[in-house]
Amino acid sequence: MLSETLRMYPSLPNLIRVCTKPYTIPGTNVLIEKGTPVIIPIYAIHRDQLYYSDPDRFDPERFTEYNKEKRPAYTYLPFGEGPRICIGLRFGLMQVKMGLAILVSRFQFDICEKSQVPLIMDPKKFVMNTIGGLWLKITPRTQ
Ligand code: HEM
Repeated sequence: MLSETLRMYPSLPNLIRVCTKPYTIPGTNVLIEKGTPVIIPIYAIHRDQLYYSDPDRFDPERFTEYNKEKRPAYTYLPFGEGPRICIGLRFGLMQVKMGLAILVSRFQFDICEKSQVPLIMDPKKFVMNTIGGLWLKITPRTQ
């Protein structure tokens, strides 16, 4: 569930790198020169039909071991990749799971008339966010 959530809503929609040596994109004559900033569009890759069929559908089954193995490398980047991958990856996942477990054990979450379905993401934000907020009806559980 969490993996699919981070696919559809990666915290960082883009990664930025700077090219350290001249590189020609294989199969093309496109040369990226040393010093060129390169934007890696995580959000767009995660919503690419080529890697995720029906990409706007929430489907945790995409992350079974079998389905994960079928996808090429670098098509799932919620924590980045390579030497600068997020150092808090495991800690972050644990925090989210702990936080969610505590919240759903104490509160019930429902959509309400102000909830946006589907969510409209703000393309101008550096960190992923919705336009108009994230509204839910939250009711404390009695037991
Ligand atoms: C679900 C939670 C989190 C997400 C989605 C997330 C995502 C990311 C992403 C996308 C990057 C950029 C990686 C790259 O450039 O390839 C990053 C870097 C980083 N993250 Fe996280 N992060 C999370 C939690 C945390 C936590 C809990 C910590 C610290 C306790 C942390 C510390 C860092 C640091 C220090 C970097 C920079 C690493 C570097 O440049 O070498 N992150 N994170």
